[in-house]
Amino acid sequence: MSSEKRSVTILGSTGSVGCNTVDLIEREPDRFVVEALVANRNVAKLAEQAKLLRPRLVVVAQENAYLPLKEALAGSNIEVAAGRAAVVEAAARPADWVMSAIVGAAGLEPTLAAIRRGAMVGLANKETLVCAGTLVMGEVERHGATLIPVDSEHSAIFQVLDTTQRDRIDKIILTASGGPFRRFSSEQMASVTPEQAVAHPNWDMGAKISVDSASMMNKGLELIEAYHLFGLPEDRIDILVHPQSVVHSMVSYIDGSVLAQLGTPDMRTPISLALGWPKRMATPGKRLDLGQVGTLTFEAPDPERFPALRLARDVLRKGGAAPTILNAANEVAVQAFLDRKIGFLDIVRLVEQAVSALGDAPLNVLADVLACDAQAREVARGLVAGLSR
Ligand SMILES: NC(=O)C1=CN([C@@H]2O[C@H](COP(=O)(O)OP(=O)(O)OC[C@H]3O[C@@H](n4cnc5c(N)ncnc54)[C@H](OP(=O)(O)O)[C@@H]3O)[C@@H](O)[C@H]2O)C=CC1
Ligand SMILES: CC(=O)[C@@H](O)[C@H](O)COP(=O)(O)O
Ligand SMILES: [Mn+2]
Repeated sequence: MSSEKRSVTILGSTGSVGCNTVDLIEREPDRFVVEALVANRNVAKLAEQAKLLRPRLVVVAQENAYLPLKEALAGSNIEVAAGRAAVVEAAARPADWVMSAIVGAAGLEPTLAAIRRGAMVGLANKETLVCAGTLVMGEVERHGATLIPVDSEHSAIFQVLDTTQRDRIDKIILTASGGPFRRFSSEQMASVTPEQAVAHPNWDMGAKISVDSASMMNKGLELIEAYHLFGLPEDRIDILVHPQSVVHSMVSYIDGSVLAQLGTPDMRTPISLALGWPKRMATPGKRLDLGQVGTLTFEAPDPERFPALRLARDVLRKGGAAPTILNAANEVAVQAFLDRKIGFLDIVRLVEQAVSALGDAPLNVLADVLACDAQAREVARGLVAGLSR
């Protein structure tokens, strides 16, 4: 880059993380230049962002969104493209920094494309590490890419984990809000609606991650994400329910010190840490006032009511294909729940059945991961069909 501005590409710019990233970039026009904006099909939002940020390229994954997008940007010199290959090509174009904020395993290939050209990547898309963590971390190493966690818990750990004293770390403690059903019995959870499940008590997020938070599968995915990012074994990553979402996670050291990162629940803080890396950026929004918060509480999670926690630990111990299957089956099950085809408790049941049905064979290359992901989706769709009959 000859310019002093940081060039950025946003994968998933129209989503919750994407819009927060756009918000931060818009506030510092002298600091950033936008290379590409990528979405699935939300033409209206993407065109609005493009008019604001003037990227070189905008991409929609859905081919039938191409013409409406082209029309919405008629008269501008912004390049427009569509299709899955165009999404991956956008990530491969030279940009100093890439936000990986596509939801689900659909984010894997574009994120890998950015990593393989040695980019600095802000990683919100946890599914990338759940479905292909070993492969992805190997590529980060091989290509000298920089991976900066954006998931709030992992950003917290990134900020308080002293890499010069790795052998002095006792454990990582991931905090969990407990979601909207923290106090629900299993009987009550059996009849909850998608509207109740997406109503997260503290965070305003996309539908998929909101349902994951409600089932606590989100914390299971985050356990696997933390394992790959920080290299600690599963039994040294604890999960602690903290309903206020103020302490974003902690690292405990062998001398008894516990270091935590705190803040109001606003994704612009972890996004800004990655966007400005290695320098912190000023962010808008409410500052944390502990006097006003008053009480911070913590409690042990309940694996009986939230079996996703046990299941995620099981698949992490199994390794190989197991986490890939868990992730793919969960994506199918969450969508089926949102479409009212299955009940809330069926989500984790169905994921467990898919994991048992498919085993844990090793996955060595991307093609193995993609084949396993496709097979798990097929199995999960069959299970959904069985339940919705
Ligand atoms: N929301 C949050 O606060 C947090 C999110 N995360 C993680 O970040 C990721 C994004 O979450 P969130 O922003 O909530 O999700 P949203 O559902 O709000 O947004 C998803 C984004 O991905 C795009 N997209 C979906 N499928 C494709 C595809 N096949 N190709 C290209 N783009 C696609 C969507 O485009 P379109 O709008 O056109 O459909 C949208 O821009 C997830 O992995 C989530 O787990 C992690 C921590 C916090
Ligand atoms: C903002 C963020 O990082 C989410 O992953 C959030 O942590 C979800 O909250 P839960 O703790 O309820 O899963
Ligand atoms: Mn999180």
